[in-house]
Amino acid sequence: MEFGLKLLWSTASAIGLRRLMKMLPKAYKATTFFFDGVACKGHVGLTIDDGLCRNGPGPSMVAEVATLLKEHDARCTFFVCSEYLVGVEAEAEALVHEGHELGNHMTSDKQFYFHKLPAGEFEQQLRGTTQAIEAVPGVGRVRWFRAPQALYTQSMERTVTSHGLRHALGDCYADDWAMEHNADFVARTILKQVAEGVFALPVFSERFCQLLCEELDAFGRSGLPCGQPNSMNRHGALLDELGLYPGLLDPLVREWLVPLCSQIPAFAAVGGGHLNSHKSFVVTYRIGEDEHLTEHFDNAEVTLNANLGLSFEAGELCFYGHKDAAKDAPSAHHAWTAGVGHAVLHLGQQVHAALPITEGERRNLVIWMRSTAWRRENGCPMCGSTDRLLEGSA
Ligand SMILES: O=C(O)CCC(=O)C(=O)O
Ligand SMILES: [Fe+2]
Repeated sequence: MEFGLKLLWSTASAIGLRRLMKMLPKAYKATTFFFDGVACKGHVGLTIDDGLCRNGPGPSMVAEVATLLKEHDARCTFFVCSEYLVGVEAEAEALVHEGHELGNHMTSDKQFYFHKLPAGEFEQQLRGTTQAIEAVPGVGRVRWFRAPQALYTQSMERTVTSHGLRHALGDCYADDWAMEHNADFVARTILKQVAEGVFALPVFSERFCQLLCEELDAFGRSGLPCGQPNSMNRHGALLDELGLYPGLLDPLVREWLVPLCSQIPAFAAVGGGHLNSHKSFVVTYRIGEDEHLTEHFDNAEVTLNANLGLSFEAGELCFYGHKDAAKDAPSAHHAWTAGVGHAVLHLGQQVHAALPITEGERRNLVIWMRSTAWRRENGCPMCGSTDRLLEGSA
């Protein structure tokens, strides 16, 4: 069995789990993969399925796993089956207390079962599992669902979404449970799939996005002169022309994004704690106008790119690695499935491109953040100059 599994996971790793899943039925379109979330080089999002202990409290190794996670200062999402929670509720509570998270993985690890259930029965078991997990003190609201054996139908998707849950699958997977003496193989297989990527995070509320879009429409109708957002995008708006720097973007950068960037090593290394100026604009993509954006890097140390939530198809962002070592094929990509107000935060020097939209209109708010201190040392990313730098004022 071990040989078969190794072959399977080596092949799946080479193709990429995300690509395999996206070839499957439509339901997977609404699936969140790890690289849609935290995905910077050196960061792995850890999930453990079929918890907490499928063989009952007797042989439970939850305490050992918790100790190991603590040793590495790691947090994990346990995808829990409600039947396997029985008898280990105290351990579950302790895990939550230590910062781990519990997700919904249905009632038990029945093989090839849940995707065949009639919708009503599936819903009942889904709800029962959420209730059992939420009964653990400290859990709050369960946010994530993972389909058993990753078998997910459109009918399941409708129910899962109506319960306010999001479907999550990993970009990496290894049958560690079947490869007891092969920790090296498991680590290698997983690490092979960890690409340098981006951080994804919710930033703006739906209401804010709607109001900003209304403001942009009104500005468009006003006939006031309107500059091109940057040298590449022809359509959109420069947000200082709308007067949005002092009350909105300056404080957003200064009070929220700079402190965040100072805490994330990849951004702190490029002056993330000293970002003192920004250029903020909206890019607009419509069929027949700008439909895509070719590979480039930004005149920025760190870029925030938030989706303002209009309706469109495709238009994913692809990342090709740092400008000095960029590859021809993307190493990570970000679909905008997380929805209105969600953003990616990435290194300005990551080469990236926006794939064509195939219908609708995409509007994104982009903030290019710069650090004069970093540029004095390292040069402007566009021209290499270390002098002739203007002081910023964010
Ligand atoms: O269209 C996008 O989401 C990407 C925009 C972008 O990369 C930029 O304006 O620098
Ligand atoms: Fe860009």
